[in-house]
Amino acid sequence: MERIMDHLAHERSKAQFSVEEMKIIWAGSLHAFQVSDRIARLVASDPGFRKDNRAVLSRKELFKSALRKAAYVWKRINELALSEEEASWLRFYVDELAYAYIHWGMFVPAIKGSATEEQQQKWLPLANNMQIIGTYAQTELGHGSNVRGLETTATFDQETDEFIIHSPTLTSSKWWPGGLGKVATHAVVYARLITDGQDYGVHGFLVQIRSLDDHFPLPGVTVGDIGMKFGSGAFNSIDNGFLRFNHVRIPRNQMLMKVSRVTRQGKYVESNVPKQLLYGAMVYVRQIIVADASIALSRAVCIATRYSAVRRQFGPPHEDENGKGVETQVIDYKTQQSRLFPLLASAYAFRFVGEWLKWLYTDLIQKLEANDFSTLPEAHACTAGLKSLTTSAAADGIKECWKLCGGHGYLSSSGLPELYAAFVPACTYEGDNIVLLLQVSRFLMKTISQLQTGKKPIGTTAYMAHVEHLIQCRCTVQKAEDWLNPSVILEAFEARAIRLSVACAENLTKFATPLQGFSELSPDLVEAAVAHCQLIVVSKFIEKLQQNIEGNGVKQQLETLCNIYCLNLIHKHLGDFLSTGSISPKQASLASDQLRSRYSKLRSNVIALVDAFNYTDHFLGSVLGRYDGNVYPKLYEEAWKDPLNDSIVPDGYHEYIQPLLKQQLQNARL
Ligand SMILES: CCCCC/C=C\C/C=C\C/C=C\C/C=C\C/C=C\CCC(=O)SCCNC(=O)CCNC(=O)[C@H](O)C(C)(C)COP(=O)(O)OP(=O)(O)OC[C@H]1O[C@@H](n2cnc3c(N)ncnc32)[C@H](O)[C@@H]1OP(=O)(O)O
Ligand SMILES: Cc1cc2nc3c(=O)[nH]c(=O)nc-3n(C[C@H](O)[C@H](O)[C@H](O)COP(=O)(O)OP(=O)(O)OC[C@H]3O[C@@H](n4cnc5c(N)ncnc54)[C@H](O)[C@@H]3O)c2cc1C
Repeated sequence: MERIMDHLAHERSKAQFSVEEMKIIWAGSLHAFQVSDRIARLVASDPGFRKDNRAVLSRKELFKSALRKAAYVWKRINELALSEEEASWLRFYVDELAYAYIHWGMFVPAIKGSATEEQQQKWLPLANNMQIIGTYAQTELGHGSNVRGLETTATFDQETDEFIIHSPTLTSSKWWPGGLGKVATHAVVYARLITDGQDYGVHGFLVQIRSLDDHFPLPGVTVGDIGMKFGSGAFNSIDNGFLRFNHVRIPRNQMLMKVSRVTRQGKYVESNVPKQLLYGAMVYVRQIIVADASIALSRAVCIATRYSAVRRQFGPPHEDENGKGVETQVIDYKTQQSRLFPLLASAYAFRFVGEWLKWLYTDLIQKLEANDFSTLPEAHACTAGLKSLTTSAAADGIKECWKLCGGHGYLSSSGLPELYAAFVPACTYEGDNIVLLLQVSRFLMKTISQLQTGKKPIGTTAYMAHVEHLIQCRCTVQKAEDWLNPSVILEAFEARAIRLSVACAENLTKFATPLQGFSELSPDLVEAAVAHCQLIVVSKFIEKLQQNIEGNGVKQQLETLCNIYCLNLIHKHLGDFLSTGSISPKQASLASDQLRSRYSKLRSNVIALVDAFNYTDHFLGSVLGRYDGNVYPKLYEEAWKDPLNDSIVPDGYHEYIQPLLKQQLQNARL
């Protein structure tokens, strides 16, 4: 036991940088670090937030436990008079999916984004004080991605000055909204607005669905839970629900009227605000999900890295620091490094691009408030594309971390199966990842067509202004070290991205209609979108390194991580880089050489690099990822805690095992 604990201490002693300074870089600022650290410890030390028994709870127990925790969170927020920032950290570290995620994450933002000032003054205090609990009811049984295809209707009745909300078909039933099944009292419902016999398309409406007195559904409302979801624990603590309306009436002023409104006379009036602002809550949540992807991936990487340093398999026997013969740490196998280290690098890359995206979103909101809508298309493309890229990579990465831990990774107590089950739907919710990439490609094709009109591309597409150069430039790498030059890397990624996009744009012209072209070429368009989004992540990582980064050795570690992130992408997408002529086969081989050498350079720092995430053992929820590395005794302890081990002879023995054994013995004797 002693020896295992020593392993991680020894690993930590080898770090070539200041972990404390890296913690601040990871958190974003000293202030963010201090607040998150304080709240993480507060949660970890409070038995009310225990979560180690989730895997063995039944659905009903799990749901009730999540309700209890959500109520307790609210109590602690008020008792401690936490600020909004502290309260968000508290919800985050409690790490239990419940209705509050949708209430704070979607219901409140939808009101802020789509309601008029007057409507906000009425509804926000109620929501902020939890006098009402809200959900975001957009998706239907028949349509999720195709928002324009939603079927729920909101028909204006001029006589009573009301909207009649109705579900005309089974497929128009709302399906999936979190917190809807059993908890929410109100919902922002997306429905087709019909007035004067005309259909004006999908709009948002604030609808009360349950009584505030006895919690029963209001007349005309049918509501319930959609059933168990993938994995034990994970999303089963939350009541994703269905909802049907039978001519439910709401006052006219409960239509969210920032984008457009209906007058007392039933006239539909558009404002000067673009209709896409109706989708504003989705843009908001997508940028949060990018930050969430870096957290989910870094959690898995932290577990897999610590365990890989503790775990030993095969010889040749090495001597440990006490001169004893020991097997090889699995982290020293090059195959383990080539699977794990790029994931560690990706966690940092996603952290920084998430930070940038938050800035982009804040900037967008400031511009919108000043009636400047110019950056909305880019913000939509960036949030959609980066949400897609980072969640797909994080979900795959978590699964890889589980395999990196061998058999023990499959145990619930490793924390990895539940982390995977809880995160993988991020590839679908808030926009299916392929559908979102197609949105990015549409934006890219538009940008390319505008180049011919002389319109200067801005922001993340600014590189397209250099299309002539990027289409014909040749990569200058001659030796492996040349791949450490950020401008060489950047140009290779820009060349690959623009060449894929331009090829798509050229091929699109060969079809009878753009629609047909988009349909036929959609796999190529998705690849072009991925290349563009990877370029954004690469360029934001490189930009981060150009900032003033303090702390002993911190910048050097980040440079190594950045090199690994970029070179591994080249390695994985070699087909793209070679087929577009962005690099040559010889340069590809030099990139692989450099990548291998970066792994060796990073090796002694990896434990410290995952320590810099500053995750408590409570938050990690993993025996394999424990800070002290004391894995085996704790695994043994956990095994004993399983309810099956409550009795020596299991339930069912007398009914099913004993008679069987007896019968077989008798048969044998005959
Ligand atoms: C403490 C706080 C915690 C907060 C936590 C909150 C969240 C999660 C955070 C962490 C995760 C942890 C737990 C998660 C818990 C629960 C899960 C959370 C949320 C899930 C909720 C949902 O899933 S809500 C439902 C989401 N649905 C979708 O995303 C549907 C996807 N489809 C679409 O977005 C669109 O329909 C479309 C983009 C595919 C539209 O296609 P199309 O019909 O072709 O386009 P139009 O509608 O005609 O658009 C025309 C025009 O507008 C542009 N556009 C489209 N969308 C937007 C937009 N959002 N913003 C700006 N512009 C947009 C589009 O590109 C077109 O432009 P052009 O004409 O110029 O080409
Ligand atoms: C855990 C979870 C929580 C959720 N929470 C909420 C919530 O709170 N509120 C809410 O309103 N919704 C919620 N949703 C619903 C979610 O937003 C939708 O599931 C999502 O938008 C995808 O839509 P869909 O299910 O209709 O998939 P579909 O669009 O049916 O996708 C099925 C397949 O078709 C493909 N596809 C679809 N359209 C195209 C296209 N144009 N081109 C190429 N391929 C295409 C997709 O890539 C996918 O492979 C939640 C979903 C989950 C899983």
